[in-house]
Amino acid sequence: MTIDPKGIVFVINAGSSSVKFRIADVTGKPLYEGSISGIGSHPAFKLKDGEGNAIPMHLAPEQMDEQEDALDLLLTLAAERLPGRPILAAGHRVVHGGLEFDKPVLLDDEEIERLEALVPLAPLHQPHNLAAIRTLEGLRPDLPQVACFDTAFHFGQSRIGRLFGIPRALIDEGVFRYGFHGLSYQAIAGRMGAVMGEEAKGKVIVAHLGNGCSMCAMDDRKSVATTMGFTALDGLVMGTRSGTIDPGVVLYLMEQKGYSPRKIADMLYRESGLLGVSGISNDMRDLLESPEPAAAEAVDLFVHRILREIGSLMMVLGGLDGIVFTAGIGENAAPIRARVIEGLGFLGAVLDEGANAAGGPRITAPGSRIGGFVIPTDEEAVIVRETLALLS
Ligand SMILES: Nc1ncnc2c1ncn2[C@@H]1O[C@H](COP(=O)(O)OP(=O)(O)O)[C@@H](O)[C@H]1O
Ligand SMILES: CC(=O)OP(=O)(O)O
Ligand SMILES: [Mg+2]
Repeated sequence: MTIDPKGIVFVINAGSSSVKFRIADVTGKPLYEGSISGIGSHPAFKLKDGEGNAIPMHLAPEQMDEQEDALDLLLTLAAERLPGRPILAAGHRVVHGGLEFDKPVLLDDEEIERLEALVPLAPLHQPHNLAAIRTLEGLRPDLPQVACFDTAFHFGQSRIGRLFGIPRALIDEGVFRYGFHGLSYQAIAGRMGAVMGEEAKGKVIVAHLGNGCSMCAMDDRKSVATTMGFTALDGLVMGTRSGTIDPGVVLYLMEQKGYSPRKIADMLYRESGLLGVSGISNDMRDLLESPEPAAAEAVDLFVHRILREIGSLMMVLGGLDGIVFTAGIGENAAPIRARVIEGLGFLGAVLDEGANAAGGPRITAPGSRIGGFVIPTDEEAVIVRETLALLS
């Protein structure tokens, strides 16, 4: 298909606590972008134009309750501010692509149904991702919609790296490690060269620390291993998710305490992590400011789990040349980055305190044996690119 040069593309990225959205032109340039963040804690709305100027637009609190609310906003913006410019397609982040989807796909009803079957594997994300797709399908049945998957980036990993030690019949059904945050890792892989130079081609761990947190071990920018698994519950301690726990805990809760599957899911996905351990908040900002010992303990555990997982990923890589921090905490929380780099001190990592406080991009001192970097992620740019590629 030839692409109308006046056309625009919608992007919707529904995360667990936020929705980020963008309207881009056919070159990928953002015309408008924004976010509703802190859904479930302190909802905040931001909107800016392509030059980065903030646009005042009033949103009532009830319009910031759900990840789908962004859709109304995009349609209003396009109608009011971009009249006469055809909407060519909508690109969505879809967290779980299951066994089938190893690359972006133009959606039809049958595919949407297949993705709905994966809702139980990503309960904090997939329902929001699909609700936006269904709502838009209802409003604009002819609009092409593209799904870009968080799981796709990890498809090239070795089979051994993806297996759990469980009966083969389950493995054959698809019970193995998928890994997530792939659109973010793809965005970072695309930017590493410009920020890191030759080091980008080495053995690098990218730490995506947002409300959901994971790390990806990359060798020459390809995913070799990652901390999330079959679901986005595995790995690091997150805002409200537990990360890795002994599966025996789940059995104990079921058998000894009579927890239902629903109650266990709520506990692991929504009541654990920073929120569960601190009893105060899922938001790292609140915990870093809090004088409560339980807040400090939650932060200590967060850092401890990152360092333990770096140890494990480093062994899979066979070394470590660099570490990249990204997403809400990774890009903004200098004290967390400092503690991680200091934890790697015995390997010769040396923090540059000033550079870290200033947000990088390089946060380690000259001569540091491991390079530390901050690279802002841009999942939306990846979605625009993939969506336009599928259209043409
Ligand atoms: N200035 C900051 N200092 C510390 N943490 C921050 C800061 N800004 C954002 N965060 C953290 O980032 C999280 C959101 O990350 P983000 O990547 O936007 O989330 P999501 O996983 O929903 O996409 C917040 O919950 C908060 O913990
Ligand atoms: C997969 C995942 O956890 O995403 P997010 O960090 O956006 O919640
Ligand atoms: Mg996110």
